[in-house]
Amino acid sequence: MKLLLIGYGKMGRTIEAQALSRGHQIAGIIDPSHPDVKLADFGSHNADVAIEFTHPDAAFANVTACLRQGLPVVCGSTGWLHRFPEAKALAQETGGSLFYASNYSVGVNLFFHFNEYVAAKMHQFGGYDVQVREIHHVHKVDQPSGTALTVAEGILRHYPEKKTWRNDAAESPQELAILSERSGEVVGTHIVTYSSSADVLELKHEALSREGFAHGAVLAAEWLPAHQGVFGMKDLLGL
Ligand SMILES: NC(=O)C1=CN([C@@H]2O[C@H](COP(=O)(O)OP(=O)(O)OC[C@H]3O[C@@H](n4cnc5c(N)ncnc54)[C@H](OP(=O)(O)O)[C@@H]3O)[C@@H](O)[C@H]2O)C=CC1
Ligand SMILES: O=C(O)C1=N[C@H](C(=O)O)C[C@H](O)C1
Repeated sequence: MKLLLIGYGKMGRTIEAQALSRGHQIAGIIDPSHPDVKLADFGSHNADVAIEFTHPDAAFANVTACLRQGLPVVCGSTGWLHRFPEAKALAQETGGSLFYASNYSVGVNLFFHFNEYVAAKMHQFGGYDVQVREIHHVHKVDQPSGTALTVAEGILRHYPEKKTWRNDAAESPQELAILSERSGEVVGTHIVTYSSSADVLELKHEALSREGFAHGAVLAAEWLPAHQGVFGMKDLLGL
């Protein structure tokens, strides 16, 4: 397949290596480091799918440009989901293909799945409070992480007394705490802690490199062109 890379930073470069190792071609690279290459010049005539990992402030414009240009787009940028409903509506209006995941790692998506099961059971049997903690490298611009927000949504679905999340210690039982730490070059660690007066149960995912994210993004790019609509990892993995 011919893949258009939008964003050529830590993720774009890791995805390029992964894509080449799976026999794909790079149709182009859209990034400030390649100023002569323009997203407007790409469409279904010269690329099969775009993979977008840029910045919270850039993702919406890139995704919507791809949809308008008839290019299926796999997006991994976090921190822009307040605009996701508009992107979704455009995908439906244009008959396009959009894939989004806050985290493309297969392991993290299993973690989301198991965490929802645990949240439902913990709430059913009672007595357990819950909090989320995420640790990332110091270069990360958004907080909390997109992954922590997906974890939090999964918990809030099963803890109806919690009305919202708070990116700090909870100030009331109605809030789910998401604690964020920035440290060195930590790739991405997420921990969910369920605690009662008697015991503590923790679920933890620790990314050791960006390979898992890149692998999932390339799998999504291989899958997406044959599907019209808006999709996520549950569709790809059958979860
Ligand atoms: N869903 C997932 O599985 C994962 C998601 N992410 C998310 O992906 C995003 C990128 O992460 P990462 O690669 O680590 O970040 P980097 O900062 O390493 O790379 C981002 C790249 O995008 C470039 N860029 C900025 N604006 C634009 C634009 N308008 N068009 C094209 N390129 C642009 C940046 O250029 P410049 O530096 O010059 O601004 C930079 O080269 C983040 O939102 C991160 O949270 C990260 C890992 C996994
Ligand atoms: O910025 C990162 O690095 C990461 N971002 C994603 C997120 O915000 O959840 C995924 C992963 O944790 C790495």
